Amino acid sequence: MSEVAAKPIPVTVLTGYLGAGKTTLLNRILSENHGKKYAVIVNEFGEIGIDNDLIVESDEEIYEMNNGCVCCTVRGDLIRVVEGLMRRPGRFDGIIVETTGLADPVPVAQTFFMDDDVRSKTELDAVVTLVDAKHLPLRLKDSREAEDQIAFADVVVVNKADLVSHDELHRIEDIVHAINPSARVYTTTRSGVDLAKVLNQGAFNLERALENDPSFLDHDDPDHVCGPDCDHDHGHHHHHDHDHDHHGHDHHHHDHGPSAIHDVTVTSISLRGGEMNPDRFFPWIQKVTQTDGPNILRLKGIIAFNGDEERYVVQGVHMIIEGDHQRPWKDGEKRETRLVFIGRDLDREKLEKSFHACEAAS
Ligand SMILES: Nc1nc2c(ncn2[C@@H]2O[C@H](COP(=O)(O)OP(=O)(O)OP(=O)(O)O)[C@@H](O)[C@H]2O)c(=O)[nH]1
Repeated sequence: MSEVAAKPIPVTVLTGYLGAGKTTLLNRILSENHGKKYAVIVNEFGEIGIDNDLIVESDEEIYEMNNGCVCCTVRGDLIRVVEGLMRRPGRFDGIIVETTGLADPVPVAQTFFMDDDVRSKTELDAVVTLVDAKHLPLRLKDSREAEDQIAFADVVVVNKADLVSHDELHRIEDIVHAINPSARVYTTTRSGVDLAKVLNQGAFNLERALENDPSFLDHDDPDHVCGPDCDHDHGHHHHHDHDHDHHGHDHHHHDHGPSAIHDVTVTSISLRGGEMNPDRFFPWIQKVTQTDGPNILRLKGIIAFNGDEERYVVQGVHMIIEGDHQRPWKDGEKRETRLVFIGRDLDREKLEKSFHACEAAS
């Protein structure tokens, strides 16, 4: 095939706080029959990769970005992955970047304007923000990211409509409009928004981004202080006067000055174990979510139950928890249990001990 002047490939940035429904939407994009092919880039928060396991198996290519700070490692990763994709013209109709629930979407969006090569071959199509209707009021109290994600969106999907009353839902829509009057807002359950309203929107508005943050296109942020082990190019800026958080992530040892850290209270605890006894595991996880629920922003796990031929997935946001079989264990696949808690003031030792007490062999 002869080379045709390549049209820039549209990029959709999928953002939204922990547990809002990003992966649910991504799975719909990957499963629905729309005849388009997307490359998916995911960036997750947590020590052991679980998100990748929660994405439906599909022909699509999925790339995982490094954990951690978007301004440093992740931006480099993102540029590398996108450049790699661009070397294969005609292969993809679009790129979808799913950010961690704790990320400020601005540095991710900026990436598509900073690197000349990336800028010439891609086009930021829209920043799509998922909102958990049930937990938004709580989020706006304890997390600047949640507000930033809405403020910066071109499209807002108010999800989990099933968990709130009509009146509450209207109130949430009003709040979203107040934070971002120009976004297109849709209300859904299970991220069931019409994909035609999310993809190929041509909606990213650079002028509005610059209104939000006059330095959006600047390559240097004098306020940003990275630790000695960070080798990023300082091409990073924020549209608000606070800085992004580094999540207190266990594997991320940057020592940003106090001004650079927003929410170090959020940490993740990863548990890994063998096969579980369901009669011990279910009462345990119920109890944990009932007692520690207010502090558990998110939990996700893949559970190997003793004698069960299928993988079992548990997911939670605060006190709401659900679980289901996902798929049979594959031949040769290690039957282990992995569970990640993301939250505040979590007692690692207690969680670890009580988790291992649920193991079938214990
Ligand atoms: N009741 C209800 N649950 C939902 C809805 N949408 C998603 N969920 C559930 O909420 C949980 C989180 O959904 P995800 O799609 O994984 O959320 P996410 O934004 O990708 O989560 P992170 O990647 O951890 O930030 C899962 O258990 C979903 O099944 C909804 O509309 N209503």
